[in-house]
Amino acid sequence: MAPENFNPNGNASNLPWEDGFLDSLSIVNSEKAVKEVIQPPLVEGIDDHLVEFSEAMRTVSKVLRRAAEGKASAQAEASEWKRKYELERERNRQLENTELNSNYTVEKGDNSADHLKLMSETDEPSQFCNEKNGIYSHEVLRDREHNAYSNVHGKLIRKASFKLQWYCKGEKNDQHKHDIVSFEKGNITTAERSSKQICLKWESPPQTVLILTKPNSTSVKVICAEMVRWLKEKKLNIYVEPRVRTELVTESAYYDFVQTWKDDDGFLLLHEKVDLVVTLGGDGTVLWAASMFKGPVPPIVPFSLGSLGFMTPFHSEQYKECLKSILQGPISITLRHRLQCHVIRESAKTEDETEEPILVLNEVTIDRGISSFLTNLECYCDNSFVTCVQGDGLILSTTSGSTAYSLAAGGSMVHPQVPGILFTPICPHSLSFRPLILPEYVTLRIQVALNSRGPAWVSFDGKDRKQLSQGDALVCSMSIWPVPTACRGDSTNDFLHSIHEGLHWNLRKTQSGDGPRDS
Ligand SMILES: NC(=O)c1ccc[n+]([C@@H]2O[C@H](COP(=O)([O-])OP(=O)(O)OC[C@H]3O[C@@H](n4cnc5c(N)ncnc54)[C@H](O)[C@@H]3O)[C@@H](O)[C@H]2O)c1
Ligand SMILES: Nc1ncnc2c1ncn2[C@@H]1O[C@H](COP(=O)(O)OP(=O)(O)OP(=O)(O)O)[C@@H](O)[C@H]1O
Repeated sequence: MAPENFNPNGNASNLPWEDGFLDSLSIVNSEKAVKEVIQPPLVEGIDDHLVEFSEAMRTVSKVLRRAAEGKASAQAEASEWKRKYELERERNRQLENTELNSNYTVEKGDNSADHLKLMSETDEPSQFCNEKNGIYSHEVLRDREHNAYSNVHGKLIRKASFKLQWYCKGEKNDQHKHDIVSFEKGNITTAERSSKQICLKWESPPQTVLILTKPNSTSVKVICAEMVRWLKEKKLNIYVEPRVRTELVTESAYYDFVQTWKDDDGFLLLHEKVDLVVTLGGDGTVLWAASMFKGPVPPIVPFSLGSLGFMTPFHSEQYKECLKSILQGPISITLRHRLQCHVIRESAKTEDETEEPILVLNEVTIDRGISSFLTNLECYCDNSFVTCVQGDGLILSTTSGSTAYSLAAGGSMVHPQVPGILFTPICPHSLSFRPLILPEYVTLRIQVALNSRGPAWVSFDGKDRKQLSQGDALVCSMSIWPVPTACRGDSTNDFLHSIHEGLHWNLRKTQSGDGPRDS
C-alpha cells in the first residue's frame, strides 16, 4: 500500500521516508508480525492453563525476532517507495517539459502518479504505443547525478552518464512505456507485461574500466595484460584487483599506471568511479563481479574464458572489436535481477543483530549440508504458508540462475529478463512437489522448523556457507539493484544461443521424411 502522503509532485523537504515514515512502517510491520505470534497461544495460555515460564520465554523471543523481521521488511518497503517516488518525480518533470513544448495536455488527479494521462489531439497513435491509452516516451533511468566527479591521480574525472531505453517490440524507435494497464470505456488492456530489450546509450564517453579476472589462469593473464595496454592507448583509466596489479607490475614496471584500491572504503566507492566492468573468465567470474557491488552495478562486459560461459557471450580473441563497439555504444543490455537475502537468527534480540543483507545473481540455496537428516524448512510467501520442504533442500533462484543449480534440480529454464523468483526443491521426499515460479514482488521467508532434526546450511551463489539453526530464517526479496550485462546480439538471442551451445538443449537428429506419412 502506498504511504498516505506519497506525492511525487510534492515538496522535496517533505519526503515520507525522511519524516518518520520508516519508523511508522516498521511499527506497523512489527505489530503485524507480533500479533501473528501473540494471538491465541499466549492469551489462552495465561487465561486457561497457567503457561510454563520457559514456554512464555520462547514466545517472547519469537515475538522479538518477528519484530526484527518487521523492521527489515519495512526498510526494504521504504527503499522501494523511495525508488518509485524518484522515478515518478523524474517522469513528472519530463511531462512538464513536454507540456511546455507541445500541444499535449496533462491531466493530473489526486496527486497520484497513477492518474497521469497524456492526451494528444493531433498525433496519430503509433502502431505499438498508443498515446491515447496513457502511454508516453521519455528517458526512464539515468545512472547518476550529472555533476558527479571523482578524483583519479589528481585529475577530476566525471563518470560517464548514460540512459537506458526500452525498445518497443524490437523497433529502435526511442519509444518506451510505463503504464502497465489502461482503462478505456471499462475495457482493461495491458500495454506492457515485462520490460523489452533494453538499450544503453552513452551520453558522455566512458573513461574508466574495471577489469576482473579469474585467478590462476595463464590464458586470462595474457589477455588481461594485452587488454590493459590496448585500453591505455585509448586513454582510458584502468582499475584491477590488488592481486592482479601486483601480477602486472611484477611482470613489467610499464603497468605502474594501473590503479587498484587499498581498503574497504576504496572498494565500496568503486561504482562511483567505474563506467564499465570487463570480466575475463567463466560464469563464476560474472558472479564474482556482481558480488563486488552491494548497490548499483556498472554495465558488465563478460568475455568468455571458461568452459560453459552461459552469461559470457563475448569472445576474448575479438576483444578489440567488441570493446570498440561497447565504448562507442549503443549497447543491448540484459538487466539481470538479483535476490536480496537476510539471515535472521532465532536468538536475535534486537534489529542490530540482523546480519548484513547478501545479494545473489544466481540463487540462494538452503540445504541439509553435512546433516544426515531430511531438511524441515517452513516456507512462507508474503506471510502465507507455502509448504514445508522435506528433502535435501530448497533453491530460491533468479531467472538468470534458472539455468544453473535450479536447472539441475529440475527447475524450468526462464529467460533472464522475466521478472520472477524460482522456488525449486532439491530431491524432495514427496511425489508431488513440483517447482514453482513466483512473481518478483513477493517476500519469501524460509525458516528451519523448531523441531527439525538437524540444522540447515545456506549458501549464496554457491559461496559463503552459513549454518541455520532451528528457528533461524532466511528472508528473501527482489533487490532494487540489478546487474546490467552487455549482450552480443540481444537478450533473447544470447539466451537461446547459450541454451543451444552451452546445454545442447533439445538436440535430436531430425526425422527424415523418407517413411510413412498421414494420407
Ligand atoms: N548441481 C549443480 O548443477 C550445481 C551445484 C552447485 C553449484 N552450482 C552452480 O554453480 C554456481 C556457482 O558457479 P561457480 O562458477 O562459482 O562454481 P563452479 O566453478 O563450481 O561452476 C559451476 C558451473 O555452473 C555454471 N553456471 C554458473 N552460473 C550459471 C548460470 N547462470 N547459467 C548456467 N550455468 C551457470 C558455470 O558455468 C559452471 O560450469 C552456483 O550459483 C550454482 O548455480 C550448480
Ligand atoms: N576475480 C576473482 N577473484 C576470486 N575468485 C574468483 C574471481 N573470478 C572468479 N573467481 C572464482 O573462480 C571460480 C572459477 O571461475 P569461473 O567460473 O569464471 O571459471 P571456470 O570455472 O573456468 O569457468 P566455467 O565455470 O565456465 O568452467 C569461481 O568459483 C569464481 O567464484
